[in-house]
Amino acid sequence: MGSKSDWSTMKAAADQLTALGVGYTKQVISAHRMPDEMFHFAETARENGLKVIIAGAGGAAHLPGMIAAKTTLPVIGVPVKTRTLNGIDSLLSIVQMPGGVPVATVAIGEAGAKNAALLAAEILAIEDQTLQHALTAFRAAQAQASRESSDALD
Ligand SMILES: Nc1c(C(=O)O)ncn1[C@@H]1O[C@H](COP(=O)(O)O)[C@@H](O)[C@H]1O
Repeated sequence: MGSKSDWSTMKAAADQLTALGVGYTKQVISAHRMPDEMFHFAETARENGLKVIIAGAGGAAHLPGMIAAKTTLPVIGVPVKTRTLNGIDSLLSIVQMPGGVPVATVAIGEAGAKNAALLAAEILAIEDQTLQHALTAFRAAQAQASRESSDALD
């Protein structure tokens, strides 16, 4: 994430990965404030064993796109909600990548962060049957919770 201030949003991704049993590392790394470290992070991500990168940033959110520019690992961008423009700035900065350098962009805020984790898990589950089962169980539990919430309507 671009700043520690993004953590309250990005924690939703971390919590979802933990719930699915997916290992991850988390760190603050900013394309704007730490450009050299950001380049090094992205260039060495694959050799360091990373498989998918979830990058959350707000405002002029160049971090996901710049990471994507320096690695061919899949990058999922999370637009963090901003006080001034409600995260529309983050969303447009992340989603409008030029052809050739994809960033899979999710929705603004915590729901987007949670979906980024689920999408990362789905990518990893292509070759991981245990994770496939965890995702199937997650969907079944989610459906059951929705059914029960419907039963509780009066
Ligand atoms: N968008 C970026 C980048 C980047 O894209 O490199 N680095 C920091 N930021 C964002 O600036 C916002 C405010 O950061 P501060 O709260 O630290 O001032 C955060 O949402 C962060 O993601």
